[in-house]
Amino acid sequence: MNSVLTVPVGLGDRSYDVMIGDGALEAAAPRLPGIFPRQRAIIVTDRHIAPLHLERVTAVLAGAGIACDPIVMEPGEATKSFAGLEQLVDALLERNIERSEAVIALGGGVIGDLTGFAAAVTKRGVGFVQIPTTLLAQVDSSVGGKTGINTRQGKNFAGAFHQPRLVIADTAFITTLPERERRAGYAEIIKAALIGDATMFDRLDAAGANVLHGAPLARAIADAVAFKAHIVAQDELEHGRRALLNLGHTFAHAFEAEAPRDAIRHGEAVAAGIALAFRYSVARGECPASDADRVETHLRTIGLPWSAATLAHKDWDAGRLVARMRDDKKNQAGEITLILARGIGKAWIDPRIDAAHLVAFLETSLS
Ligand SMILES: NC(=O)c1ccc[n+]([C@@H]2O[C@H](COP(=O)([O-])OP(=O)(O)OC[C@H]3O[C@@H](n4cnc5c(N)ncnc54)[C@H](O)[C@@H]3O)[C@@H](O)[C@H]2O)c1
Ligand SMILES: O=C(O)C(=O)C[C@@H](O)[C@H](O)[C@H](O)COP(=O)(O)O
Ligand SMILES: [Zn+2]
Repeated sequence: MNSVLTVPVGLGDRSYDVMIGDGALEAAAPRLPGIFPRQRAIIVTDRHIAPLHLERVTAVLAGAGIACDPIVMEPGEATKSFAGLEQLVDALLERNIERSEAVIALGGGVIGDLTGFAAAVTKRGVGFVQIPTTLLAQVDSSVGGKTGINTRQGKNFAGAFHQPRLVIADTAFITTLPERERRAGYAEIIKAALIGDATMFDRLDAAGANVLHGAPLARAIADAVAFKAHIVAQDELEHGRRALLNLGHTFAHAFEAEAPRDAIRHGEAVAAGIALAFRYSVARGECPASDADRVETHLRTIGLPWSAATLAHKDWDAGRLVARMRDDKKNQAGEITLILARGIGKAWIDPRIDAAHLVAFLETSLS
């Protein structure tokens, strides 16, 4: 077993650890009997992940005296839906899950968000454990307790805050991840640096494309998780500061809602959204253009979109995108909230965005 790092998420009696590294699964084994009192674990995963990783997880749990009962969902955003929720809650109830039990989410953000939400509502709340298998899920979605599904109206429009009991971010899982998914996950790492850690950005930028693998990636995963854990511990329910973690997401969720399903990855939309947040900050005279240039150059080096025009889907309409942003969950008093930047590592929250000005900005930025 290689070295495994533990990052605590301090939330009083709902505190938990994020165990990170190659071999985190085996390192977590002694903790598992305390989480699965009926010596069984219902594991929710998807059809891509099951043949790759379910056998290893089942073997480690068996070694801890826990029998596995898998539920295999279809991969893709369509599963993160009311239909997916109904299918999963039904499957949990058919297995007579008790409140004393926990269910395992073995997968990316789709499986984690859906399983966490199903755990939050089934019998008014059963426990859950996150075993994230994508880079995005390891650095972001498995930590912090935001769970939910997409609705017709937009991304994550039905959900609950429900914290996991344990997060096992075993980096061995991501060795089977397609490169496109790896790059998409990296967008949430660079997001952390751009929000509040300029030194981290310098380190990632210096590594260039090498940051996607090996030791630079291991360090980046740990840094991103620690950054997120710190913010979540300060503002679990997003009354204030946690909204910073939404840098790029007001644009991203509008892109995701407007594009055909699964045409763009969440992380790709976030990358383009971050670049736009920096450009909009420059347009308002609040951020040095050289910082926005650095962000775009870094995203290009990684092979991520660095503008709306470099996303895989290109048919955007500024008015429709801003109409989507008018429904964003962060908004207050009918005004759009955006996360902007005064520079690299200096994100801030503006709750009073002029929608007409934003439409005009986007009209010049979409091509
Ligand atoms: N809750 C949060 O805080 C939070 C944070 C960020 C993103 N999200 C949500 O997460 C979702 C995106 O998650 P994602 O990027 O992980 O996508 P995903 O869950 O759709 O997984 C991407 C693809 O990779 C496959 N896959 C997963 N692990 C694999 C592995 N180890 N090897 C090979 N293939 C594997 C999946 O089957 C899927 O096809 C979005 O719905 C987004 O809104 C939530
Ligand atoms: O944990 C958070 O807080 C985040 O905002 C993390 C985001 O990367 C993630 O995409 C999250 O699901 C967005 O949440 P939402 O509240 O904007 O739907
Ligand atoms: Zn995100």
